[in-house]
Amino acid sequence: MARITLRQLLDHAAEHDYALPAFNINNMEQGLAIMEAAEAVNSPVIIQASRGARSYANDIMLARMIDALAEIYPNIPVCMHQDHGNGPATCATAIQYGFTSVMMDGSLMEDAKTPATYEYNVEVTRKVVEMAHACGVSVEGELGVLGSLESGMGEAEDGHGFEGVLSHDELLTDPDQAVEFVERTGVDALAIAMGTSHGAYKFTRKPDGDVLAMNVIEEIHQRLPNTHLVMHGSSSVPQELQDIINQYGGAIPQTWGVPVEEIQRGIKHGVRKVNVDTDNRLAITGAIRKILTEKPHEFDPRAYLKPAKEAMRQVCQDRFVQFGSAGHADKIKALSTATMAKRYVSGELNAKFGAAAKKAAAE
Ligand SMILES: O=C(CO)COP(=O)(O)O
Ligand SMILES: O=C[C@H](O)COP(=O)(O)O
Ligand SMILES: [Zn+2]
Ligand SMILES: [Zn+2]
Repeated sequence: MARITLRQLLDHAAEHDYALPAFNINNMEQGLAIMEAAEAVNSPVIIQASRGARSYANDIMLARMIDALAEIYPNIPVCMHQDHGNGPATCATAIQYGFTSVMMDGSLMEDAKTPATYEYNVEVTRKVVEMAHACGVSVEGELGVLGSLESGMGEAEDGHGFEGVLSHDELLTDPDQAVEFVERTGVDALAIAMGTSHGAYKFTRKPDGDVLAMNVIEEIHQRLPNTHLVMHGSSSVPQELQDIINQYGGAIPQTWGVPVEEIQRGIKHGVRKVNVDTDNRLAITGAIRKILTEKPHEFDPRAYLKPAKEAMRQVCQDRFVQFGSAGHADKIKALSTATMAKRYVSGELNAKFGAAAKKAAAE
């Protein structure tokens, strides 16, 4: 199928009360794993590439890989999304390579480390929205800085994110500011901060409301019932995936992720995109460690990459089912970015506020 925009996918998800997992990709095996899982349960797909992924795989390789995946799976709508764009240039080049959606993460400065001011965030995001919407491409913005409510620290595990102490205000998206941000920027989707962070080490115990502030999502959803909310850092870090790695020579200290039931609670309150990367990394690493330990004579990369792909497929398939996107792929007919561009111009995709939002949400 032709590539689909994030906006069209999330509008469909909102209409049918589900969310889509957004899986990160760096190589062919991850792409095949996502698509095999989607095909198995008839789910539409969001594939996202970070700046690191783009430089690891090469933009041309990535773009052609997505073309190949779409050709191999003609019945699965695929959105190609830039994860954590750090400025207009990153978003513009993504669009040039055929991405149908970009994230402008203006919660951080262009170095992807220093927390930005609110005004900077509004300005840079608005600029990207103007450019992307002219191309029919969707935009995700972010308000609030990801980090731990347990430690009060920003997260820098993946090489991006703030490394120092953040205030409670920075770590939690302010619901009133969220309304103003959506109004001033025109984003299609809004990533919010409520205690999740990237990577495996999110929580030192099973999270409760003190460290995973799902109530923030509910408050924002109440004020912005028509805005698609995005949860970053939403891997669940399953115990069994930690155990496999440790059983076969790894050393992952005990850790907790975002429980699937908390994500499902979010989905009842406007969460439409859920970012998952770490769980797939854990699944892949566990499978590779297992094979290399059990078969130390093995040196054909396919011998460990095939089980690695299979382990990732299982994680993806589980999330498609758990987030409710399974069963929806064949109900969606992708609109071209040219059609989406016209829809933006017509104003029909403008965010709704106040009474208009409540009315639209009730329909
Ligand atoms: O948010 C993410 C990518 O943007 C991924 O989060 P995890 O590290 O929890 O998988
Ligand atoms: O944003 C976080 C994703 O897990 C991507 O991570 P990365 O920047 O290491 O590719
Ligand atoms: Zn993220
Ligand atoms: Zn709600």
